[in-house]
Amino acid sequence: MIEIKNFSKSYVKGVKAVDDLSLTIEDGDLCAFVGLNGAGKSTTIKALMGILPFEDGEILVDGKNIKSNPVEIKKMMAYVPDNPEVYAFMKGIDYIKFILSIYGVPFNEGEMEAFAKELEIYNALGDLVSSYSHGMKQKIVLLAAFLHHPKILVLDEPFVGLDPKATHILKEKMKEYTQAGNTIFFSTHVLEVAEKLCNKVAIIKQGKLVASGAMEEVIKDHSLEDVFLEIFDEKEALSNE
Ligand SMILES: Nc1ncnc2c1ncn2[C@@H]1O[C@H](COP(=O)(O)OP(=O)(O)OP(=O)(O)O)[C@@H](O)[C@H]1O
Repeated sequence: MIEIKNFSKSYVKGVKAVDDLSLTIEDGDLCAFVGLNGAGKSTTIKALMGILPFEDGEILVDGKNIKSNPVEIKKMMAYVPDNPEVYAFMKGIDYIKFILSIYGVPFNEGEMEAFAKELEIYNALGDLVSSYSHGMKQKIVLLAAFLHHPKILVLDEPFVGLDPKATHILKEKMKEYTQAGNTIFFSTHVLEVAEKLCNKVAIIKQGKLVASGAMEEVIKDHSLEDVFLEIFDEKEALSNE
């Protein structure tokens, strides 16, 4: 379980990028984190992952504090950033093996091959990452993240740059992964996907959480897009697309 309690972060003194945000994500949840550009999604995600220092609030994973138990918590989690930075000098396959070795997880050739083939990256695994497109780097990072079987997977805009087939495969994988009891928290601007895929949603506006909970309770008989546009005021939201 992830518990974010009264989390605030300022990059510039006196300006809160995230302001008093509290959010609980239960085991098995598939939770979308949505909001306009600059709302504070990546800031919250990076603090949760223990890679962004913060002063106010607490972030607990399975009851353990990210500030006092960063390594223990990081062992349980995988993070796919919005800009997949992969070591350019490595071959794709070596990057996957390297990540698995960091987590102490044995390399399972069969599992890797099946998922890599589904994502249509298998034939490029012997190539250097420096030759990969953005989408190919994204696929490699996603592959490595799923293959070490983290209890919690945190993805920052995972669908950006993926082709339609990979998007479909990733959605199915995310569903399957959370149905097995794992947790996924991800930011996205693709509201239709979030609505169809997720049991939970959290909406952030200018650093403040303005709605969160079970998808059907948040949207009731509307679409997530309708709720989003109402929260952000149609004009403000459309000018941000
Ligand atoms: N390293 C930084 N230094 C200063 N300000 C920052 C830094 N990173 C983010 N910010 C500011 O914090 C606010 C929240 O940014 P954040 O990246 O968390 O938003 P986001 O919701 O992830 O946006 P997007 O949807 O565009 O990725 C923005 O005003 C942004 O300019």
